[in-house]
Amino acid sequence: MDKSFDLKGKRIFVAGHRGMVGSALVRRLASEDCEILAVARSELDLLDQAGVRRWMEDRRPDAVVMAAAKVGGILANDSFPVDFLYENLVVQTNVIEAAFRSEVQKLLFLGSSCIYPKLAPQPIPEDALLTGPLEPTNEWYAVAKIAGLKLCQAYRRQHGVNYISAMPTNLYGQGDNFDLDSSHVVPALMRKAHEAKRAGQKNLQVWGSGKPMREFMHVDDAADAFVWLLKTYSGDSHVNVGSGEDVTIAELARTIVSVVGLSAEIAFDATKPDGTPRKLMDVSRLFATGWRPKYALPDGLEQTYTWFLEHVEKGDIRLGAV
Ligand SMILES: NC(=O)C1=CN([C@@H]2O[C@H](COP(=O)(O)OP(=O)(O)OC[C@H]3O[C@@H](n4cnc5c(N)ncnc54)[C@H](OP(=O)(O)O)[C@@H]3O)[C@@H](O)[C@H]2O)C=CC1
Ligand SMILES: C[C@H]1O[C@H](OP(=O)(O)OP(=O)(O)OC[C@H]2O[C@@H](n3cnc4c(=O)[nH]c(N)nc43)[C@H](O)[C@@H]2O)[C@@H](O)[C@@H](O)C1=O
Repeated sequence: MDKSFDLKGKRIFVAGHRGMVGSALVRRLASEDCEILAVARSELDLLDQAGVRRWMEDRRPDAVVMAAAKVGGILANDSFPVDFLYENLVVQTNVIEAAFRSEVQKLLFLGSSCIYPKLAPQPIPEDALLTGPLEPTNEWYAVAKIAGLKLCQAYRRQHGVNYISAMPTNLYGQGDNFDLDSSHVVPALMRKAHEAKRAGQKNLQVWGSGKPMREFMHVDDAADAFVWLLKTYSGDSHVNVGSGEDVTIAELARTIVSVVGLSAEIAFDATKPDGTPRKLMDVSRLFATGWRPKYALPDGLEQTYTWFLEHVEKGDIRLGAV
């Protein structure tokens, strides 16, 4: 199989183009000589198999990046197991199957670092998949993501198509979800610190013990890695996409407090779950291709907070019920 995929003149369907990752992909692909295809959920619900087949047959993209999914932080994952399992299984299966029917040449499926066992060796190599029990707070989402990467692998093996999968680490950046009930830790702490500063509060509530470790990556770095893999990677195994560095949640909270300019004590809320103790991925396979991220965590957080301030003023940010 030819290893490279030239984007020049190609029609690329970015599924989930309004999400944090999808919108970063649209920004990144704008500098490639390709045509971006996108469709709003109001026009095409990816849960609708017949609709997805029709849309794909009508538009006939050359490549697909699957950035549409039911996504949320630790509490949302733990609270809505059906939504995270059912919706992800269905939307990803619909898109991958319709892509195959419409002879899509290349497809990139996005999974997550939560596919790996809760107590996987650190840093986690790609071959740690399916070697142990999953983290209970997100096993439903993880099972769906494992099924997605396995479906791509199955299409490769049975039909010889170039469908690949990337497993991103915890992502953050512009376009993130800042709804405290469903967000991940970075947007949650950034919003809480911002609101505490405005209200003159003297403490910041951080869920759990502050001891879990997480690896973070700015979404523009992630989008760059995904386009790089789309163009250059055609292997059978999934590829970890991370920065190769992790921090404790307490360290993350201190950095966010400093970026926001809040003067406050950090208070840990032990009634909330810690989740997996650590999930630093082994990124040697990705780094061996020559690719590297550009953002250090404090710089990425600064960029995100600048974006947050600009957009919170305009009111075009995902805040949930306020
Ligand atoms: N954020 C993170 O930290 C990480 C994300 N990932 C993966 O990256 C991908 C993108 O995540 P992210 O951008 O953060 O998530 P977002 O929630 O920001 O974006 C998800 C997108 O999927 C769309 N979508 C979901 N369900 C449907 C549906 N039934 N029909 C049509 N569109 C749908 C949403 O549409 P709408 O705008 O209408 O809601 C939204 O645009 C996902 O596969 C996720 O699992 C992996 C690891 C970490
Ligand atoms: C990307 C990944 O994201 C999810 O897993 P997670 O890494 O556990 O996600 P998280 O960002 O929500 O939390 C990270 C850590 O941070 C702590 N934490 C502190 N204070 C807040 C807080 O205020 N909000 C949140 N959400 N977490 C907080 C929290 O208790 C936990 O220890 C998966 O479900 C799944 O979606 C997935 O693949």
